[in-house]
Amino acid sequence: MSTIKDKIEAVKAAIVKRPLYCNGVVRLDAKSSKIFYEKEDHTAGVLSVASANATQLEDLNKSCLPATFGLSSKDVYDESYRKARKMDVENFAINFDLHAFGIIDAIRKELLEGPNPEKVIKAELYKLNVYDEGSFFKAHKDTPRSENMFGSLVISFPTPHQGGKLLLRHDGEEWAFDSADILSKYEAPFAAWIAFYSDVEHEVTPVVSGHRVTLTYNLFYGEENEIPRDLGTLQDSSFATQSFILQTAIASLLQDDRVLPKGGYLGFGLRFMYPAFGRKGTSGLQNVLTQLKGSDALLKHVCDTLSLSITLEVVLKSSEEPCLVLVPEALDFSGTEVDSSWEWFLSDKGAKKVYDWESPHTSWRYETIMWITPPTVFPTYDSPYVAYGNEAVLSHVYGDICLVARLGPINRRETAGRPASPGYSM
Ligand SMILES: O=C(O)CCC(=O)C(=O)O
Ligand SMILES: [Fe+2]
Repeated sequence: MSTIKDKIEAVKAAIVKRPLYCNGVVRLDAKSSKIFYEKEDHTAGVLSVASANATQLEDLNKSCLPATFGLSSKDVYDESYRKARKMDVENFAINFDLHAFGIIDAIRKELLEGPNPEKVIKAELYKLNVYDEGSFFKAHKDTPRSENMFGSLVISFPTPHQGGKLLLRHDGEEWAFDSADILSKYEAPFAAWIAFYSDVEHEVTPVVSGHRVTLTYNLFYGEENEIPRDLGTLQDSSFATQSFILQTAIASLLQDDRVLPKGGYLGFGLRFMYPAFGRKGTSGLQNVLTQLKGSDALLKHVCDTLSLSITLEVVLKSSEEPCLVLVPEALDFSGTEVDSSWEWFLSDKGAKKVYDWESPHTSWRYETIMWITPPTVFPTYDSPYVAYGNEAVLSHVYGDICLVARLGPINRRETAGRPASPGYSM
């Protein structure tokens, strides 16, 4: 018989990494390659990204402004962190139709795979950027502009340049998107695009020569009542296989009477971060369940299939007992008086204390949790959310959360209702 540790490892291994970016190329034509823009002297300029020469590109570059980035709640200009130029959307126009190029459909299929294929995606044009020789953007995450924002899209044009690779990093892995290299393989003018979850760390390496011209878009989930366009793509088969494997591994844990025999929680640290602020109350955080990305979405799908009751929780270290505190809503401790009784602050928030299943300490009052993948645990009352990104905003920053499934006792695993909140009312 395999040990519980083996079974936990099997579940971990079955939470496979789903892609966190997708990319492609599109063929430009006369209509989609012209940029009309406002020059410094307020006259109009025009250039074709398919055929612009160095003088025309320098003209566009000069009409841009230095690009800032967000540091906590301020937009700052610092050439040691970001050297690039930008133009805001009110100062240029381009007839680049993401839907007609099939880019939106590709993102829906490849990034919102699985249970999300019919989600409406809204892409909001954000900036035009010019990276000339020596320009770069050091590692950052893109600032979420609302709680519905899930990704970023970059279009890179075939303007002559070398360098300026976009590097993505997550969980110790790195991917390179070298649009200059990709586009140099085509004789006809193409644009290269990449969409990625915006909480994935990324950087632009220095441009060695020429002008790297890009458009950036913010990607949002649209409103429920918006009609999806071209709902052609459906479930991909790898998702179905992966969810079957994960389901089998979790089911094997649930059937094991050594695993939380009296019931308790299975806990999963999530792979991605989600915009947290502005999600008021418990329902605000729980709405993230409909917006999970990649393998986090896979996990939710499997828990739903197994009829497990799941919630999202912020995890804090208890200051009172050797256990953790799960809180089902996004927390903002700023402005809160911090004293030794800070945990009472959580009493009306459905917080619950949980002991690790292997802990030598237990309490008859609190439940037990078995972590499958480790959570990010925030030290007591420090604000669990940090703000850093490509633009300063006060209202939306990313938060680390975990997913917990509440289990009933052996043979009645799925009977546990919504997680109760023991602990604070006594
Ligand atoms: O130009 C790129 O490839 C990425 C730019 C970027 O990360 C940003 O503007 O936030
Ligand atoms: Fe960025």
